[in-house]
Amino acid sequence: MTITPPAPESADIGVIGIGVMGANLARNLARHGHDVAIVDVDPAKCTELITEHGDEGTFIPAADHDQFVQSLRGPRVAIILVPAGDPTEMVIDAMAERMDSGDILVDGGNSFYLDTLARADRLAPTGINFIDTGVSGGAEGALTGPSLMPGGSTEVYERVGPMFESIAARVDGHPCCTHVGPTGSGHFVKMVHNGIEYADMQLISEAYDLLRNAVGLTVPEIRDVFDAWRSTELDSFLIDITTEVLGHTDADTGRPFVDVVHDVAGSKGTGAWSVQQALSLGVPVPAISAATTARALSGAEAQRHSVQALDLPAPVPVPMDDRESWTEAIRQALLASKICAYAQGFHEIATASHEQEWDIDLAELALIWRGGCIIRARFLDHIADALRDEPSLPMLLAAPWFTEHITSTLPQWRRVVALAANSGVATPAFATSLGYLDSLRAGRMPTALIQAQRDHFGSHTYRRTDREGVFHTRWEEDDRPEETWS
Ligand SMILES: NC(=O)C1=CN([C@@H]2O[C@H](COP(=O)(O)OP(=O)(O)OC[C@H]3O[C@@H](n4cnc5c(N)ncnc54)[C@H](OP(=O)(O)O)[C@@H]3O)[C@@H](O)[C@H]2O)C=CC1
Ligand SMILES: O=C(CO)[C@H](O)[C@H](O)COP(=O)(O)O
Repeated sequence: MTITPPAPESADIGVIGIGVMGANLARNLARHGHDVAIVDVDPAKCTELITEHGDEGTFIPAADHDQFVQSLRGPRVAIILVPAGDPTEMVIDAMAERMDSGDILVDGGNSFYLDTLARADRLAPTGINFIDTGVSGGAEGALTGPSLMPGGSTEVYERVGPMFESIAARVDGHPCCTHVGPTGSGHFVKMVHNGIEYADMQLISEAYDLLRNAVGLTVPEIRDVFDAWRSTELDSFLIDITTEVLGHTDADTGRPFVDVVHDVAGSKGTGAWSVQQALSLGVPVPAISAATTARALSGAEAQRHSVQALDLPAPVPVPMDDRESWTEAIRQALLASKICAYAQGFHEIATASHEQEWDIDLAELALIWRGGCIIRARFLDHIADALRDEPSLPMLLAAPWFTEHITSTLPQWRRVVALAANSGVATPAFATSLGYLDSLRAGRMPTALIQAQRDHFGSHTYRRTDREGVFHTRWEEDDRPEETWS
C-alpha cells in the first residue's frame, strides 16, 4: 500500500515512530476516538499498522514529516516515540522546522531529563511547547492503558491532559496519569521508575536463584512458588510475568525457557542515569545501584570466564532440611528488600523535586503507578496511603505499614542473606538492602573513622560530637594538637 498525501488538518494528534510503543499508543488513541496521524522513517510500518488494525479507529498515515505536520489540526499535538538520543534529537529538529508557535511537541520516549531541559530551552524561542511524558507499560500497556507521567506547564497539561487521561490505565476509577510538574520532571520521574524497575527485577531474579541453587527447587517448583506469591503482598506485574516466564518450556529443546536465554542483561540507560543522578543529589540508592551493576557484571564476560577458571574454594552448602520454611524466608526477604528499593526511589524523587522546585505530589505518583506501568504492584496503595498521611515523610520505612513489615521480616531476611553467602549464590540487591537498613538504623556509622582518615591524609577537617565547629588535627606532630578551623 502506498501512502497518498493525507487531507490537511484532519488529525487530532500525531505519533512519530511506529515501533513497539508508538504503534500501540497510536492504536490506543484511535480506539478512544482520536483521529491519529502516524509517521515513521519506514513508511511500511504505517501501512502495516493500517492493514492489521485499521478497523480500530481513524489512522492518517503520512509518508514524511511534511505530510505529517500538515495533517495535524492546529494547535498541533504530536508525540515522539523513537529511541532516546540522536533519533529523538533528529525528530525534534524536523518538527521544530515544521511546527508553529502554540503547537505542542511531546517526547514520550525514555530521554535523559537534562537533555529534555536543554531541548525545551532550545525550542522556547519558537513558541513550540516542548513537554516530556514518561510512558510505561511496554507494548501491552501502550495499547490497553499505560501509566503516563507528563511534565510541562499547567496550561499545556490542560490541553493534553484530558486526551492522555482518556488512554491511560485506570485503577479504582483513578486514571494512571497525572501532571507531574514542570518540563523535565516527567522524564526524571520515569527515569527513577525504571531504576525501581531494575531493582525489583534484580530482587526477583535473586529470589529465583536462591530457590534454585540454595534451596534446590526445580524450575516448575519455583514457578509454583511465584504463583503462590501472587496472592501475598508481593502481588505485582513483575511477579505475574516471572510466573509466566518460569512456566514456559522452550519448544526446540524441551528445556525450561529460562535455561536457554543468554544471561547477559541489556540496558538502555535509565538505570545508570538513576544511579548517577541519585549520587549527584547525595541520595543513597544501593538497591538500584546493585541492580544496574548486576547487569553490567553479566556483560563482563571475559572477566567472568577468567574467574570461573580459578580453582576457588567451593561454598559450603547449607543443609536444606525444611524447604518450605526457606521458601517463606525468601519471600519475606524479597518483600523487605523491595520496600527498601521503593523507599530509595521515592527519596530520590523527593530530593530532586525539592531541589528543582518541581513540587511533585509523591502520593499521586504512587497512585498512577498502581496500573499500566511495569512496577505496578499491590503495595503501591500502601505507599500512597503513607504519603497522603504525611506528604513530607522523610523515609517510607517510618510509615506504620512499612515499619510493621520490615520488623516482621527482619529475622528471616538476615537468615536469607546468610544463606546466600554460605551457599555462594550472589544476592547483591538482597544484601545491600539489608545493609541499607542496618546503616540507617545504626546510631553511629563507621563513617566517623572515614572522616578521621580524610583529615589525616588531606586535612579535610571534621566536626566533633561534643561541640560545634570545624576541626583539624595536626597528625604529623607527636602530640597531635587539634586546631579549630571555624
Ligand atoms: N519498549 C518498551 O517497553 C518501552 C519503550 N519506551 C521508550 O519509547 C521509545 C520508543 O521505544 P520502542 O517503541 O521500544 O522503540 P522501537 O525501536 O520499537 O520504535 C521506534 C520507531 O521509531 C522509528 N524512528 C526512528 N527514527 C525516526 C524518525 N526520525 N522519524 C520517524 N520514525 C523514526 C524507528 O524506525 P527504525 O526501526 O526503522 O529505525 C522505529 O520504528 C524509546 O525512547 C523507549 O526507550 C518507553 C517505555 C517502554
Ligand atoms: O521504560 C521501559 C519500561 O518502563 C522500557 O521497557 C525500557 O526500555 C526498559 O529499560 P531497559 O531496556 O534498560 O531494561
